Amino acid sequence: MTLTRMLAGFVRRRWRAYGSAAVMLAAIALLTVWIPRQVGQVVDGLAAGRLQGPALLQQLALLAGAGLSIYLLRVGWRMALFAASYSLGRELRTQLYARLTLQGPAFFQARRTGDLMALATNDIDAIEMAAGDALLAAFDGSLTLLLVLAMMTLGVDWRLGLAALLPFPLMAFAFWKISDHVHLAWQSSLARFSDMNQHVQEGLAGVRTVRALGLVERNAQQFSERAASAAEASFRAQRWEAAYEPAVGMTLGLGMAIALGFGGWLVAHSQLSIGQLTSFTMYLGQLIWPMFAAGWVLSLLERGKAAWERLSPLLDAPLTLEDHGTATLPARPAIRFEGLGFAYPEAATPALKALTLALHPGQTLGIVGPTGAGKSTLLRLLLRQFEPSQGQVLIDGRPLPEFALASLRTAIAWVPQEPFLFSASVAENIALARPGASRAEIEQAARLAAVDDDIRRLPQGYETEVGERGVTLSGGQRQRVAIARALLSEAPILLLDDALSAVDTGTETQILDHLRELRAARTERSVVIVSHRLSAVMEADHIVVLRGGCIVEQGRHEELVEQAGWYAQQWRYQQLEASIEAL
Ligand SMILES: Nc1ncnc2c1ncn2[C@@H]1O[C@H](COP(=O)(O)OP(=O)(O)OP(=O)(O)O)[C@@H](O)[C@H]1O
Repeated sequence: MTLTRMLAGFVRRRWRAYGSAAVMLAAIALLTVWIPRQVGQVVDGLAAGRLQGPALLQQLALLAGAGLSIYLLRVGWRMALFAASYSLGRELRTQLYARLTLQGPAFFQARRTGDLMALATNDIDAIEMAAGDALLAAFDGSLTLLLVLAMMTLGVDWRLGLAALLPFPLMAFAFWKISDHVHLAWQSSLARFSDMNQHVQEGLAGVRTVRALGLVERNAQQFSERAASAAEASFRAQRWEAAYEPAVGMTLGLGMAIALGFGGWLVAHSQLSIGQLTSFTMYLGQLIWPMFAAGWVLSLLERGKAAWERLSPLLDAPLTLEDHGTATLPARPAIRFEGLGFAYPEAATPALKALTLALHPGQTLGIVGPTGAGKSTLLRLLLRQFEPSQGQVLIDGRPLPEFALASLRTAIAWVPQEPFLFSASVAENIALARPGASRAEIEQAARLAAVDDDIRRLPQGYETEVGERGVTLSGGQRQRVAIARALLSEAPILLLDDALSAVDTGTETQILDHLRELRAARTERSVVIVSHRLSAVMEADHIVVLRGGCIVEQGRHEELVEQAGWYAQQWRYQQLEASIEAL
């Protein structure tokens, strides 16, 4: 859809606001053209000695009343029009945000956060201005132009009107030529602003790494280059826009010269009164606004168009994950990965190859293997963050897409390798999984995740703000807060993706014992533990060893240590490591 069509649809939906603004603008335009005519008559009346005393005062009062009405109407249209255009900004931002939240990781992998942020702010601002200022100026300018032209030609003298308008086609040609350059300059300005935004986003998110690597100066230099490049592109757009001004000035100047020369001749030959010539030159002066409005509208529309060209593909981008499923996950789901194959977009080799595996309700599955083996990928396919390229994931025999995504997400509690904490209190962060949870339930979950003591030691205990604006928790504390969050959710499937990597072995044992007790009490929960440390999976009902996206060993702990494979070797190595640490 083009910007024009989108705006036309919006104006139709908001016809009341735009309609009332148009009526007020039309009234202003009428009053504006009425004033010179009235002034002309007053001048002629004064020159002829006809206008004096109360009649003169009445005429002046009428002119003052017209001025005041123009002022009030201007306030009125602004309120009507800008309320509408800002609501377009709100609609587009809401639409963009809603669309982004429906997209899967494959979508975000192909885009930069800074770009998305720039689209939600800077680009939508540009579209908002096209819907507000540009539409206003286009309507007001055209109306004023028509009325002024009508008054000049029909109201004063058509010969003088046509003569004074002779230079105007030249200006139209200049505008047409300039607008292409303005469009390209705005396109580049928006793209460079995105680039600068991306740099700020990465620089701030990675500020510790930047400092640790001593890259502060280099980073600042790169930022300054990007800021300069964005400013330069905006300035280029302004430079092209600046070319409108001389075009308007020259056209009007020429028009005025013709009007005065030819008008003077008409007056000298008694074909025009001085009052009429005064009105005419005032009308010519009034053409300044429509002329500048045209330049301004072109610039705002070109900027809006450039922004819309960036935004609309995102709003129309097909969802990387379709959510057509309607089924709800059962309370005791049986999970089966069947012949599962998957390659990440742009990846040369598949992350998973024809993998078949089952997890019975209430069982614990351990997944181990060397780094890059595909362990996290397997969990991501169960979470339906990506669609498998081959095979399928089945829940109680039904393919995953048959289930509503919302049902799938609430049935799975997932603790990723690097959990995210929001800028909120620890209690709120834990309660995210179950917003109605009581403080006692939150604390119980924290105890099970072995993080209760740590939380109590924080400055405001459970009320301590964490995340970006709050205190910084250690990696192990963050992991345990995320585990508490997952345990509070009571989801029937719990996925721990290397979620204990930053806690010591003692705490790990404590948490796993709690999990086992929980399972013993409520057998319906299935648990998948991905871990590098084999001690985390040794109690699992079934363990698989992944390597290169395939299962290379599987069984219970006792069976696997008997085999002369990767598991047994790692087990010996990790035992040795533990005994050295214990010394
Ligand atoms: N988003 C991604 N885009 C492209 N390739 C990816 C992506 N995530 C992972 N990979 C690749 O897929 C393969 C499997 O990765 P995965 O994260 O599943 O391994 P893992 O066994 O969990 O590793 P680790 O133990 O180091 O966490 C790796 O080769 C990795 O480089």
